[in-house]
Amino acid sequence: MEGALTARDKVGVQDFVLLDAYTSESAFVDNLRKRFSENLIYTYIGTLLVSVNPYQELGIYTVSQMELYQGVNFFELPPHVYAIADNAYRMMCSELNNHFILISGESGAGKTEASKKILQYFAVTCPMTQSLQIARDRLLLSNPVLEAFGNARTLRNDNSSRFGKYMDIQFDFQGIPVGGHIISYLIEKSRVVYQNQGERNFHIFYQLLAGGEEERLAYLGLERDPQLYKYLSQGHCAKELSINDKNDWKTVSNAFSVIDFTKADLENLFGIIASVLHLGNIGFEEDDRGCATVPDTHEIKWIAKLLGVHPSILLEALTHRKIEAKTEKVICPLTPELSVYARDAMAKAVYGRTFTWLVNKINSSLVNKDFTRKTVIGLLDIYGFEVFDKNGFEQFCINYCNEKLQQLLIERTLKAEQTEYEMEGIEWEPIQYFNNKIICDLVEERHKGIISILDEECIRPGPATDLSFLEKLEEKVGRHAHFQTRKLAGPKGQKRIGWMEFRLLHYAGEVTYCTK
Ligand SMILES: Nc1ncnc2c1ncn2[C@@H]1O[C@H](COP(=O)(O)OP(=O)(O)OP(=O)(O)O)[C@@H](O)[C@H]1O
Repeated sequence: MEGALTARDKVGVQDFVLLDAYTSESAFVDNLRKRFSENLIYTYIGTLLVSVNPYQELGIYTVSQMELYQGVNFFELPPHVYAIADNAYRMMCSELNNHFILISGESGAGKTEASKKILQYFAVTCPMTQSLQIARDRLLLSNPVLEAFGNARTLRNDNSSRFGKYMDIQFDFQGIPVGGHIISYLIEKSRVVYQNQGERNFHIFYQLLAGGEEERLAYLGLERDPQLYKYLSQGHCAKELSINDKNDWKTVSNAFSVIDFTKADLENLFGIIASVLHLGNIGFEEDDRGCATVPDTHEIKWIAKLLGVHPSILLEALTHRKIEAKTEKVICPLTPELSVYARDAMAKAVYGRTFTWLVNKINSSLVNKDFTRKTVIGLLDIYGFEVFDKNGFEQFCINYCNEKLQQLLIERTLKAEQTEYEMEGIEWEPIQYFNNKIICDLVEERHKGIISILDEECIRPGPATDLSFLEKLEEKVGRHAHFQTRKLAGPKGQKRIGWMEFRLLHYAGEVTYCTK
């Protein structure tokens, strides 16, 4: 095996299992750095692959590279994401059972790219019949569509996934890919109505404006300039040089035609997308009773047309709320402030449901109608750990999800491996590692964790506020080693935490969350 490797591939160790100082973090990072400086971005830890984002084309994803890895024993060739894909595929075929590839890492680490490389590997190397090429193309082309609606520019990544994705690729008994299924998790709806400085809304809005045909835009009542839309311009980077919205629109339009979307589907879909942009531009004023009014109903008319609702019903929904008590219904006017809230809530709900519809629609085009037994390779590509200047509920959920994935890794590798050694009576030096279960418990424990406390605050009678939630946290989890607030931090730590914030010491670093 050694003889087959070129000198370049032998830089450092290509499997961390061979590292002498295996408990030293600096030795680990040194090895990664040494290899990275030679453009070797992959290193194994046994059958786990560590990947460092090169942010440049390295020419390592060619068809000849794919062929090189095809059917070759895992450790015979230098570490590569193709070896992971090939190994899962061969094991699935020989054992006739399901396999899963879990991709995890911080935002921008390269998870989505890795999952696309794996899909491409299967598309090129798996046996294929002509009739099944359609299933393969649909599987591949569902990606640009999902990315257009579910990805956005953040400060960490120009193409950051703002939803989690689990994809099953189904294979028949001959190992031919015959279908697929996608599950999406928690699309970041808040982005539809608000973006931090330097960030954008979901790509599709900008793509539609930049690339959409003149007649389509006219039908939707839209102008080309994204700066004209409040929901697109808050991050002050609607036009971003590194992103070519016009080209991406072409890719997405082409993908739509392959994955079975009819003209009517697309007309409805973009009608809804346009209605969200119009919603964002509705302004409210206060009448002399303090109630919200809409002085300019231009946008209302467009939304009503695009969503197929009556303008007066839409207007009432945005400026009033309905209270239903047993048999009675009372309609109360809203203040302008609450109307803004209602408008944004509607935009988020409309977008969130459209995304769910889109995933379902893609799934129906990927479904394999033949009911013979299939095995699957599952791919989990989920939003990575994130920390921004301002972190809200979304970051809290995303980082909690990453804590859970870290738990899975600990359970499946460190713990399972050492239990096996113990069972088989193998002598080894136990490895100390930080078990982040304590942080998962802090978030999720029933009746005691942060989610339960938030839940209770939301449903209890009486005035619950962001502050009362924070105070409850201080009271109930204030003594936890991984929890801090300004009050609890004492004079030294006070400056770094705001009065409405709490901080969690995650396995991957500290994050300060705003309770607002
Ligand atoms: N293997 C690679 N080779 C070259 N460039 C890469 C590679 N992996 C990632 N990149 C670059 O890094 C960018 C970010 O990667 P990617 O979108 O996969 O990150 P991510 O981990 O999925 O992030 P998020 O959690 O924000 O979705 C890509 O758009 C691409 O430019």
